[in-house]
Amino acid sequence: MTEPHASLTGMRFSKGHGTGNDFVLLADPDGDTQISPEQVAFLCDRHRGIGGDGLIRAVRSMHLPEGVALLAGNPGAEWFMDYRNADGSLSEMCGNGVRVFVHFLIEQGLVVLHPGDELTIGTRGGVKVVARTGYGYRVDMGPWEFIFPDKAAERGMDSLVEAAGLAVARPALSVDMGNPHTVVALADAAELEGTNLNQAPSVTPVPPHGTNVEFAVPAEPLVRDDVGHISMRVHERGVGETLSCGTGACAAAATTRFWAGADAPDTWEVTVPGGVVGVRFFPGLDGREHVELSGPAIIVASGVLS
Ligand SMILES: N[C@@H](CCC[C@H](N)C(=O)O)C(=O)O
Repeated sequence: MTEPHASLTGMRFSKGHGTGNDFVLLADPDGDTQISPEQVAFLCDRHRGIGGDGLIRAVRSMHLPEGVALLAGNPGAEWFMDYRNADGSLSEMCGNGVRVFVHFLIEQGLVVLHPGDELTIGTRGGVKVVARTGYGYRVDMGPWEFIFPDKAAERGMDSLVEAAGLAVARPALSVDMGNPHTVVALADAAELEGTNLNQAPSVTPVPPHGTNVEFAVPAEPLVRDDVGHISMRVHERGVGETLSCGTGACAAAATTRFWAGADAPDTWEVTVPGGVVGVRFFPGLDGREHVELSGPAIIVASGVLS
């Protein structure tokens, strides 16, 4: 039997993370490397591979059919973030990943980006504009929307979530951030701590393409100096519990702000087990409300697959 990594021998990789959400990164500028789901799962395996919540391949958009389609409307999106979850499945978008992806492009000498400069990136969840800041990166994640808008408007919830450690099913609200999320509000830190995310939560009804599930606790008080504060844990589709999820933090801030009503602020700080990310809602040039995600990006190691 051929080992899943056999055809990857000699390939250079890097390992990076954003607030503890970690990725194996491969540079494949000309789209020469086809990676199977089994190879992704092997590379992301924490015991037998390099280990990561996902794998990111940096490829020029012109070498992927999805990228070519994006380039028609966005000729500046030269680079495409080909994102896979640790189990080998595709995801449309990764908020922590897109910051680490841009940092990787810079480290590899594939782009030059000074603090204050912006770079347009192609993803399966659409084009994202990433700006380098003094501290890390700020990403225009585009508009957010409810997955079941009628139920959200009528009842403020659209599904029930059951999770180990929670005695009863909880109401939840599902948000599309390019990828799907279902957000549950918990009462306090003890409840958040007591939720067992080693087992996948069950969501009814589950959004059409599956979902990532966020458990969010509003701070007491919720708003300080016009900034909303929440703590969150996440069970990611295709991965399991992770230390952070950027799109999940955006979804948790969007739902908490919706539940809090008209006076809720536009700026949020979301604390996850791996750190803190910033979320801001602002009017986009397309007339829709956009979400901005900010946080760090770190490359910790580089090597060659043996
Ligand atoms: N951790 C990511 C999201 C990664 C993809 C997710 N598991 C999915 O399947 O949608 C983030 O930072 O957004």
